Amino acid sequence: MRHYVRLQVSSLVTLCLCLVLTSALLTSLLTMRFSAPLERMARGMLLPIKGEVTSSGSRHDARVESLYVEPHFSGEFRKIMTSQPRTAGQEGNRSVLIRHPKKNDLDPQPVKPRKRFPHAGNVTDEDQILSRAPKCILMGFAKCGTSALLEFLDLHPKIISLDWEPDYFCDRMYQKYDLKWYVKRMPPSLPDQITIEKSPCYIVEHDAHHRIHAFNSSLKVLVLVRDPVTRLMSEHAHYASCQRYWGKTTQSFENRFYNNFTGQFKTEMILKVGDYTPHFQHLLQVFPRDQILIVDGDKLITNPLSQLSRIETFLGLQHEISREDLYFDREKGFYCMHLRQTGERRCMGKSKGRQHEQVNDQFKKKLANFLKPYKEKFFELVGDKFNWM
Ligand SMILES: Nc1ncnc2c1ncn2[C@@H]1O[C@H](COP(=O)(O)OS(=O)(=O)O)[C@@H](OP(=O)(O)O)[C@H]1O
Repeated sequence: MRHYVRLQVSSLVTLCLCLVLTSALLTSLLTMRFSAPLERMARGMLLPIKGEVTSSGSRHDARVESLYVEPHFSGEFRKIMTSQPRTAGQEGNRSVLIRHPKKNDLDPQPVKPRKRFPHAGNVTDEDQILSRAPKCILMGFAKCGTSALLEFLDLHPKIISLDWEPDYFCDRMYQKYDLKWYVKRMPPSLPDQITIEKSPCYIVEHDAHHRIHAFNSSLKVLVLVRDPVTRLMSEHAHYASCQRYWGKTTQSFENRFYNNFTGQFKTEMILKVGDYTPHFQHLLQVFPRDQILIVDGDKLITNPLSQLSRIETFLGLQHEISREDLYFDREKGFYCMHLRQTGERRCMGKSKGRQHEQVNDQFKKKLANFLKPYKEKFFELVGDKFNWM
């Protein structure tokens, strides 16, 4: 009897081994089919792909124009597209969906009549008012003053800014919509005006860098940075206000970012956006340095004109935004706009310039010390120092 049981067990083990070996063989055959040529052909190159490849996760099936294989790509070519958002630190071992403009993809598009055109007074030929592809993009960082910057830039007669965040080049949107869809979403403009849009997800989703470059390799890129401590406080104020909106209790700033039990900062939460270096480093691999302008978000608060003037020069525009266009609003505690055309005064909405939680100075200093090596690395990378804590 014992001999019979032993026989049964050993044949079961043999069967399992056979199954494992067969599946390993099949996997390696499939992997060879995809990864070997890809790896051999192109590390860090755009690969033209023939034919239609569809994604099961997206609403509309998309055509894959090319695949970018990260320089450190190794292993199998698992998915052509994924609906998971990818951020810094998740690179490698994957491919990226990239759309290249073809034929009339980027042509100006007719505007829906209900859309407001802010510079209508100067227009002689109505047919010239069209939605045009942006020539400049503000890529982030979130909570550094991106909305205020775009609204201030809109004061320039040659700049037309989009007043919402399309997030187009980020996974969430890019897999669903084509380039024509994107251009159609842009605000009405005239041929000699520069359309600008901002979406803070672009800087932290590195795939967006490649997609934006494929969309327009001569595009001008703005990146807004701010003292990472105040940026984090702003992010926390945003979180707290959302939680309150849903009637949920909120964690304090300290508890959210510091683990009292281990005596350690919650590194990933703080550095995800707050360490600017990996994001900027990746951007530099894609865009030439002279197409990128780093804007100082702290100066944007204290002396907005200093930053607006740098941007005007960067975009090759005349210096049109002046002291008369901006004023410091005591009640708001921030600079607001004085609209020349209507004489109206306008500040940013309630969600911009929120009250921050009172955080004791000692904790702020501790956080600043924790961030110090990351800040220094960033200063070294950009060859500039900012007046941060
Ligand atoms: N002029 C002016 N008016 C109001 N707010 C101003 C201005 N300039 C810069 N800021 C700062 O912008 C912070 C919000 O940043 P963002 O617009 O980038 O936030 S978001 O990522 O789009 O949610 C916002 O953060 P909070 O103070 O935490 O609300 C402001 O500090």
